[in-house]
Amino acid sequence: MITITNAHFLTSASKLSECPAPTTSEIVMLGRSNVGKSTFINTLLESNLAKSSSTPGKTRLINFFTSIWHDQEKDLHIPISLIDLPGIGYAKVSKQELTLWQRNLWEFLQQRSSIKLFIHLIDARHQQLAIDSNLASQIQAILRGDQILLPIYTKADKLTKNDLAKLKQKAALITTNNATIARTIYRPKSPQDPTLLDMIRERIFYALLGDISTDMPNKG
Ligand SMILES: Nc1nc2c(ncn2[C@@H]2O[C@H](COP(=O)(O)OP(=O)(O)OP(=O)(O)O)[C@@H](O)[C@H]2O)c(=O)[nH]1
Ligand SMILES: [Mg+2]
Repeated sequence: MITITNAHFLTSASKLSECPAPTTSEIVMLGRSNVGKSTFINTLLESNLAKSSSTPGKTRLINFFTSIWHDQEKDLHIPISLIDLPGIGYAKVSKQELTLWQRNLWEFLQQRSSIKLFIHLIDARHQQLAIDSNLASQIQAILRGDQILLPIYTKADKLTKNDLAKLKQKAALITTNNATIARTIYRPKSPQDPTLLDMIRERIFYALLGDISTDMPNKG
């Protein structure tokens, strides 16, 4: 079981040169605007540290959150920073602003070598968008040997029963093929499902440590 302590907001930056010197391994959240990046950070950290909103475009800067992850069984204590980003391709800014932001974003993603895990959040209702496949290929193209790209579907609670069953099947199939998919753990009105939250934290924790051999069990 993974427990997380000392979660707090560290700082914000608009480009690489403004970022704090890295002191921990880092996980960055990527995905379209409104896909649930900030919410996912809050879910993982069981906090309200990252500002989320139903209006796309809420996150406008690179935001750093630090925390300490403990694997009680293995007696590991690892400081980890989670990085929240603005949505990829968010269009409601001027063309000039968008171009500058994209340049800053890719400089950051390419050169911030303390990022060990790129989490690509994909809306489970829209699994085949060009913007997501382009993003995945762009990340694959810059990935170093010690970095991993982990896709995670969000908003699966909005799927019909039938589509959810299909997604579960697809998740199991892709896991077998050595890619990884986690189902959403978003539970706005009921307490978090501890089993599922723990499973996803474990998968992320061990992916960060470079262990991609543990397939994620298809439970929950
Ligand atoms: N139903 C459901 N809603 C979700 C889920 N994840 C996030 N949301 C909602 O989706 C909206 C957007 O969530 P955010 O976390 O702000 O999304 P974001 O990707 O950070 O958005 P930007 O900062 O604009 O890029 C909020 O209203 C969340 O409550 C989910 O898994 N299921
Ligand atoms: Mg956000």
